[in-house]
Amino acid sequence: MRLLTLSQLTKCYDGHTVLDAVDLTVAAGETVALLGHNGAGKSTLMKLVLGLIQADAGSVSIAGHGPGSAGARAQIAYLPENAAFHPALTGTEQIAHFLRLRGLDPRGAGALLAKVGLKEAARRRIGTYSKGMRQRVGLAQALIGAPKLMVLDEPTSGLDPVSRREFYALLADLAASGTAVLLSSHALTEVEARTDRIAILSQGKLVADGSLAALRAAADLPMTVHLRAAAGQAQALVAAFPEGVRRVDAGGDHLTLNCPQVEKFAVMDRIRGAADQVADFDIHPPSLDDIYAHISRRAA
Ligand SMILES: Nc1ncnc2c1ncn2[C@@H]1O[C@H](COP(=O)(O)OP(=O)(O)OP(=O)(O)O)[C@@H](O)[C@H]1O
Repeated sequence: MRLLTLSQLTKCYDGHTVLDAVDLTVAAGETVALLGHNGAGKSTLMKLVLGLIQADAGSVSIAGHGPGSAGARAQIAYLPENAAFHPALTGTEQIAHFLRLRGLDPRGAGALLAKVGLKEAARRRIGTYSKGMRQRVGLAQALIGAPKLMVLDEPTSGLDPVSRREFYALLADLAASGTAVLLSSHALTEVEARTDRIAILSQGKLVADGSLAALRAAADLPMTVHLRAAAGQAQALVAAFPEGVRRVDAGGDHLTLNCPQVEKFAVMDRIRGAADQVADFDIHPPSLDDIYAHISRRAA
């Protein structure tokens, strides 16, 4: 079931189009990463979804409800990049306060904080929390009312690698229970393995939308193969891969090859043929960084 549908969504500021006829959907249980350079239109898109600003053309549907309507607000939760909380309140007091504002039982705060891994710290003042812990308070707040769609603006910016991994594990649990997640990020490598689909905005236009595998296939970028020569075999190894064909770098006992996708079996055969000269080799498929740079360059 589609929880978010954007159709031809367009927004202009001062005669300048910052979002240009964007079509995008997010289904129940799906996690979609929205990528784009500074000023690409990510926050504008999220503000339109939240109903904070009005579109100039096109539409937003949140499970059939218009953005900002009571029906949409009941389904959607938002976590801003830097959620701010009162430092003097404990985690429990802060979440209980938000629960009361939503007309819900404040005794639910403990369960929400436990869900985001803050059970032990729940009675401590938020002023003593690390950034990662404050981000978890934000997630606990976003979970109030069991939203069906979560909109997260750069949720892991400033978090250390372990906190990032834990945050994505929480998102994976939410997605497994059917929540749709739309998140923006600049950290390409971290969304690479943790999202179902990647949507790329460039100058307000949606220039890519698909799984990493689909984007990788469409970009058709070469793989990189690093070879290490066996002892005394450096020259023979370099000679086995003529310059100008696939070799892009040779230095000392190392050799780097560019391997177009269509040639990967042929290159593997060739490496096997040179097995006596090779001590070891690694294959690197194009990363999301490579694919993103390629798609952005093409769009520009
Ligand atoms: N209220 C506004 N008035 C005029 N221009 C605006 C307004 N809000 C955003 N813009 C412009 O719209 C464009 C898109 O901005 P937006 O904040 O959506 O980008 P973003 O992709 O979220 O960028 P970042 O990654 O830096 O947060 C930018 O050129 C920005 O200057």
